[in-house]
Amino acid sequence: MKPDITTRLDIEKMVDLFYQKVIKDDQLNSFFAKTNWEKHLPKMYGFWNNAIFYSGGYTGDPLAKHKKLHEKQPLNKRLFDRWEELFFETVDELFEGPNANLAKQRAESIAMIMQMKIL
Ligand code: HEM
Repeated sequence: MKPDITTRLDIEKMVDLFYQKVIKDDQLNSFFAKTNWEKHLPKMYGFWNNAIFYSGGYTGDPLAKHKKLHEKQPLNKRLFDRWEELFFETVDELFEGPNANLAKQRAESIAMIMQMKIL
């Protein structure tokens, strides 16, 4: 039995492993070629901490950011599917339980909204 996501440290573990997968992925890695990881990772810890524990601490606008990204380097359904596949794989590799399920649900619904509004 794997543990559930219960602390911010668990979130950090999840985000770190997810981006390790993303940067090795042929379809997704080019989007992150210029990413400043020292800034991006803490931002994502805040985002997921807020999405799962309603902690506050993230005040960005992911929809606007991905809209801009899409104008520079087009996104499509296949890329979103791959993103989701790697995210689910990451969560399942590390955790199981209600918060692990919530993380996957939140990812799925945000990805769906992004695709509806951006593509
Ligand atoms: C095809 C799918 C996706 C791609 C290629 C993608 C790519 C990116 C890139 C390139 C950035 C900017 C990184 C930087 O600062 O250099 C970013 C930021 C971010 N992404 Fe995504 N993303 C995808 C889907 C998603 C989804 C589904 C979510 C949420 C569930 C998400 C959440 C975020 C957040 C919260 C940020 C930070 C935005 C900010 O600056 O406040 N992304 N993404």
